[in-house]
Order: sequence, then C-alpha cells, then structure tokens
Amino acid sequence: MNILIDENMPYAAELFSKLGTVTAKAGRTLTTEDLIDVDALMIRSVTKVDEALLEKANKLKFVGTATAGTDHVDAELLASKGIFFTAAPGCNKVGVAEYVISALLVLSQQQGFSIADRKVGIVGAGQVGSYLSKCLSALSIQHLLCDPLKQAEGDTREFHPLQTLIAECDVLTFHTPLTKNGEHPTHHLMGDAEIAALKPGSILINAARGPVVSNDALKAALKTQQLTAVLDVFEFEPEVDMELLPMLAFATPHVAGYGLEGKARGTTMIYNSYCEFLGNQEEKVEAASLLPIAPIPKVSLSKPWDESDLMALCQLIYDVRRDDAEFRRAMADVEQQRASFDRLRKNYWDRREYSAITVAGEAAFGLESLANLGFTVEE
Ligand SMILES: NC(=O)c1ccc[n+]([C@@H]2O[C@H](COP(=O)([O-])OP(=O)(O)OC[C@H]3O[C@@H](n4cnc5c(N)ncnc54)[C@H](O)[C@@H]3O)[C@@H](O)[C@H]2O)c1
Ligand SMILES: O=C(O)[C@H](O)[C@H](O)COP(=O)(O)O
Repeated sequence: MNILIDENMPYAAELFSKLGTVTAKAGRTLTTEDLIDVDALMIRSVTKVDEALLEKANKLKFVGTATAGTDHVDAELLASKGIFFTAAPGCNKVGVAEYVISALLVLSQQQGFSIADRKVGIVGAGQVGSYLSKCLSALSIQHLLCDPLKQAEGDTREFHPLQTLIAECDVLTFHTPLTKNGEHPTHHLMGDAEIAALKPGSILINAARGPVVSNDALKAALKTQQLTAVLDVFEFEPEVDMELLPMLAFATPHVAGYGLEGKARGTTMIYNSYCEFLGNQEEKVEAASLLPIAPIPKVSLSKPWDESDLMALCQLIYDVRRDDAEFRRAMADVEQQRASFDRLRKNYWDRREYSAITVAGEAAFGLESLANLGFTVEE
C-alpha cells in the first residue's frame, strides 16, 4: 500500500507506516506525477484536489483531509471516480475558539474594555461557532448567532440575520466555510456595504477562510473607520497584502486551529477512517494517547478568579501576540513571504489546549466556569 502524506501532519508518518509505505511531501506543491501508484492520499488545506491533480492517479482509492474545511477538495469529482473521501470535522474547533478568546482578552487589555461588556456576533454556528458560543457562555459574554443554514434545518437555537449582528455586536467573528454557490454563499460575505455598516469601534475576526472578508473592502475601511481587525486567514494566502498587514491588530499565518490536540485529532480521524476503509479496526488509535504532558500541567487558584487572572490562565496556553510577532518578522522579508508563510506553519510550536492544564482550587473560586471554558479542574 503506497500512502502519500502531507509533511505538515504531526503523528501521520508513525501511524500510517503501520498500514503501508509512507512518502511525505509538501502539500502545496503536489503534482499529478506524485500520485502515480499511490493508493491513499492524506492532505491538509493547501492541496487542491481537482482534475489536474488526479490526472495520473492510477491507483488512488482514498483521500483524507486532516482539516475541518473542505473547500480545497472537489468531493463530487472524487465520488465520480469511486475514490473514498473523508475529512476531520471539528478536529480543531477548540484551538480556533481559544485563538478568538486570546485575541479578545489581549484587545480588552490594550483598548481598556471588559470582555464582559462586549456583545459578540458569531457567524457560522457549526463546530467552531458552537464551541466558541459555549466558551462565551462560560464567561457570561453576551453573543448572537448567525447561521441561516442551521436555522433552515430546524436547529432550535436562536439565530439572527447577519445585518442584525452587524448592527448590534461589538465583535464579529467568522466561522463559516468558503462557499461561492447556494443560497448563502460566504465569498465576500463581508464586502464594502457590510464593513461600512459595522458599529464604530467594532472588532472583526476572520479565522475561517480569507475570501469570506473582501481584502479591498477591509483595507478601505481600516483607512477611514474606527475598526479593529484580526486575521488568521488571508484572501490570497500564502500571499499577504503588505499594505493590509500593518493595519491589522493581530495577524497570523492560518494557525488559529493549530493546537497539538487538534492536529492529533485531525490525523487520527483520517487514520482511523482509513483503518475502517481497509477493514483493519484493531489498528485504530485515540488522539489523546499521542499527546505529551503540558509544560505547566497544573496551577492553583488562591481566590476567585477575576479578568486578569483569566488572562494569565489563558496565556499559559495561548497568547495570539506570540504568533503575530513571529508572523510580522517573517513577512518583513518580502522576497521570502510565500515560503515563510508555509515555514511558520510547518515548524509551528507545540501549542496546547486549555484542557492540558489542571486548575486546582475551591469550587467557590469559579472552577465551574473554568471547566466550561475547557480547563481541567480539581477541587
Ligand atoms: N483558521 C483555522 O485554523 C481554521 C480551523 C478550522 C476551521 N476553519 C474554517 O472555519 C470553517 C468553519 O469550521 P467548522 O469546523 O465550524 O465548520 P462547520 O461546517 O462545522 O460549520 C460551519 C457553519 O457555517 C455555516 N454557514 C455556512 N454558510 C453560512 C453563511 N452564509 N452565514 C452564516 N453561516 C453559514 C454552516 O451552516 C455551518 O453550520 C471551516 O469551513 C474552515 O474553512 C479554519
Ligand atoms: O479547515 C481547517 O481545518 C483549517 O483551516 C486548516 O486545517 C488549517 O491548517 P492546514 O490544513 O492549512 O495546515
């Protein structure tokens, strides 16, 4: 069995080599020649699976993407060729939510507001949006959901039109797939008119796909409006608009969901799916079994936590400024930008999720809300 994997897929080489001969390559530059005699292809979001890539794929029977988004894969084409396709829904929802929380906490400190006073609009209430909603509820942060597709499916949560979120919310955070067709396409969901209608002082966060927010519209607005923008994804990535970059409060190279837990989940989800495909159930693994202990595995509270304690706790896991600073340093070398974008992603640090830390203390110190936020707690 020949298995081709993206070289930027933690745990994949060890796992898949139990099932066949593994070759690891850079996903962004895969060609159809790379697929000759390959039985299974394991990718990330940077590999476009289309007619051109599949042209010489003479043995391909399985494609797995260790990602939540699937806009890089022509799933209909795979189905028409009888090639099984699987993704990793929800694998990195925790990482993305913790990215948003970090951005909000740091901005609250920089701009001098309390997160408890902000109303957040979540656009896209799927895996990431719903998990983020749970986290915001844990922190008693008011928020509104927009997801016309879920609403039409009969999801019983309260949903609002995008226009309502734009008019009422202080923070708008995007967690939709990238779609160009259908009743609710997300390509340029935030264009000139939508961005212009944001409340003065609004915060816009895009950790979905770059083209959900129009680059030109955002740039124009940042020149004239009182607006803070946080981008983890870029309309033309790995190209980064060097006029836009300095206008952003935080900018990161598509790593919002890059926690170690999330990557382990992504890899094991497609690995387990491939085991099932091969009828080899006994080789399946649990993502948690692959993870090392966190560098600071336990902390103790001596009093009920307040917002600055919360910030300290959350920063033990993730502070968006770390990735932002490294990204800006790397992007400064304009010649190397595309390569640096992928290098930062390939050599990403071992970021963890809140659950990797146990917070000890008395129940009266607010342990329940920390548990709801994702921390492991101990009374
Ligand atoms: N930056 C990152 O590292 C990162 C990580 C994970 C996911 N993502 C991106 O975020 C997206 C969301 O991830 P997810 O796991 O929650 O996916 P998901 O499929 O579980 O949820 C997406 C939700 O968006 C909704 N939606 C679709 N069109 C919409 C519209 N026009 N308006 C409002 N809602 C709409 C869908 O109904 C769905 O509920 C992914 O498709 C992916 O592109 C990025
Ligand atoms: O959709 C996702 O899951 C993420 O956006 C994506 O996986 C980010 O990481 P990448 O696959 O590009 O390495």
